[in-house]
Amino acid sequence: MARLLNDEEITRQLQQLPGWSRSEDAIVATIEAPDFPAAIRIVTAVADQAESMNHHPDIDIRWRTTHWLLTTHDAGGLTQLDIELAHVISDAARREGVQL
Ligand SMILES: C[C@H](O)[C@H](O)[C@H]1CNC2=NC(N)=NC(=O)C2=N1
Repeated sequence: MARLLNDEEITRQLQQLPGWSRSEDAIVATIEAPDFPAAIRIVTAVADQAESMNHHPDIDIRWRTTHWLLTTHDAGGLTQLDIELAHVISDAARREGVQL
């Protein structure tokens, strides 16, 4: 199982993740896509990579706005998998022209 990150590691790595912030034992971001199909393309792109990673985001989809929450449920907090998945999500958004 992935080990929990400490506060310093989380803070340092969030500096490379614009648009992401810490929320207790998770990191969160909101993505405003140009339209609903673009929002779903982002979700779909992430879904494929999350499945490959076997690490999955919590997603709230509301029209073109998606809210993302990442935490490692098995570990009870933040691990490097969450940081890696955040980069995957940010990259998928960027491919749709959305800069977090
Ligand atoms: C059995 C399966 O490997 C586990 O439940 C995986 C699936 N995806 C997961 N996703 C996330 N975010 N946290 C987990 O602990 C987790 N565990």
